[in-house]
Amino acid sequence: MFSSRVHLLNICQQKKGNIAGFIWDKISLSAVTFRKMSSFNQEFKERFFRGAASGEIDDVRLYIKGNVDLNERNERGWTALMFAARNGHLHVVRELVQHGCDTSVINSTGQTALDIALFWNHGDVARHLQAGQRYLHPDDNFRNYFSLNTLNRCSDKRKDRGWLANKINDANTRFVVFRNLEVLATKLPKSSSMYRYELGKIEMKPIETILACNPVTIFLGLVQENRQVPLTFKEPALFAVDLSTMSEEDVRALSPGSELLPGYPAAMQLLPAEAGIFAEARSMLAWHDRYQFCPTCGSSTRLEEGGYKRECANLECRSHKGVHNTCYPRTDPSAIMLVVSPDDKRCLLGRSQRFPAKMYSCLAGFMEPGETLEDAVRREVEEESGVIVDRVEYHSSQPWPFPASLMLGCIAHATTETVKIDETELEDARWFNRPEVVQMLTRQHPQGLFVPPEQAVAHQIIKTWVRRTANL
Ligand SMILES: NC(=O)C1=CN([C@@H]2O[C@H](COP(=O)(O)OP(=O)(O)OC[C@H]3O[C@@H](n4cnc5c(N)ncnc54)[C@H](OP(=O)(O)O)[C@@H]3O)[C@@H](O)[C@H]2O)C=CC1
Ligand SMILES: [Mg+2]
Ligand SMILES: [Mg+2]
Ligand SMILES: [Mg+2]
Ligand SMILES: [Zn+2]
Repeated sequence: MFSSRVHLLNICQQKKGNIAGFIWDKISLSAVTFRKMSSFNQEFKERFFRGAASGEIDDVRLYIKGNVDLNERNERGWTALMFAARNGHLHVVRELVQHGCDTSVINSTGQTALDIALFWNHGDVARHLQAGQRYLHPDDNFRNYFSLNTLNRCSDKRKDRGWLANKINDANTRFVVFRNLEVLATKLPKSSSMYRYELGKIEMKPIETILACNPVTIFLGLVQENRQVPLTFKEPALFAVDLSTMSEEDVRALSPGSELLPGYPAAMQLLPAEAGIFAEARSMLAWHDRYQFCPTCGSSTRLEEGGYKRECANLECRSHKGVHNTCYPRTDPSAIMLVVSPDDKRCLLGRSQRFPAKMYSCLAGFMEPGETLEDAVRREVEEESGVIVDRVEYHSSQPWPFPASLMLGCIAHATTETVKIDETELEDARWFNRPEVVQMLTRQHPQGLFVPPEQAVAHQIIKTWVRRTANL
């Protein structure tokens, strides 16, 4: 134990002089706290943290085998992964990530293990952590929940009725089943994380008779795990089907042990890798449910192009001429923005009456026709809080399938600070400083205030702001 301390101290001194001392203090401090908490578990944990910090893989493995929470933090919010990242122990980082350690956890000054590795110039560790980020895709764009979709939508195949009919009858095809916009899902056997369900994917046979009655059926796409490998079009297809005419019991019986997950927030327990498929399917079914008549002439419409079009039955209808965008599924772009103060030290968070008690979030609002995203951000912020914004930075987007929003996440730089809320929309909006926001992100705020969970783009924008000026 002593030798690992010396080893660590040496590394610290070699690397960054005084700042290293500061980090070392943090480690010593946690050791003191551990001693106070006398139990065997605390000692065990101490070995885990020290093993990670000094690169002693056997201590780390012992802890992993103990089947305990690998994301355990010390009183400063440091995890074993952060200690390993701090000292560049790639072999430990690899082992921890491989065993499901959460790379997105932040410590009490707002840093992730990746931030720490980047700051201390451990490029190999940083690259490994970047690849392991929960929602980060290899294309390097930030990926939010509801956006990871491994299907190839094959939009060019939607017009080919024969091909679609063959695919529906193909033995490899599976159906994602909905009833009143609730999705059939199966609980995972090992469900220690907040992602506890996978989509129930049903074969054609048990729903053959009901499919013959033409329920709304959407071609979601072909399963294409690797985008680098060209499609053969023989890949398994996934369809969504609306079984609202069946009883709840009958739908659940299609997959023993399954449940029907209502929309928000229950559906946010789906595996992130499947949440994008759910988003595509739910938004499409919600559109068919609400748009059964032609908005131009009021005639009935029929489903076309694998569900991606509703065509008016009246051949004289204007919707058949020129730009007939009324026939296509609806998406409502909404701006969602973290407003930061002119000195970048505080951010503006608000709460609407419909939020859970004590939750604060980014301001948000629907875009209007003929408006840029930047102007929508400025307008909504001024309407809801009276604060004036000039520069707007784009962060990332998120499909929000309740029923069909596309959230466009931004960071908005304010030039004024006086807040005057629009009471019809917000109950409160105020400036929070960075340490308080970190407490809200990590659910350690003294008044119990918190921000939306990691599945919400609001959480990710807030985390980005907290991380990028973290106090390292
Ligand atoms: N604030 C947050 O943290 C988050 C917000 N969101 C989503 O952001 C979206 C926009 O936020 P919100 O604050 O509600 O928007 P706004 O600030 O634009 O205000 C909402 C009001 O505008 C009206 N409205 C104007 N255009 C539309 C449209 N195209 N569709 C629906 N309503 C419209 C509605 O009136 P009425 O319905 O009364 O007729 C609604 O009550 C919502 O989908 C919300 O769920 C998502 C994640 C987080
Ligand atoms: Mg709003
Ligand atoms: Mg508004
Ligand atoms: Mg609005
Ligand atoms: Zn029409």
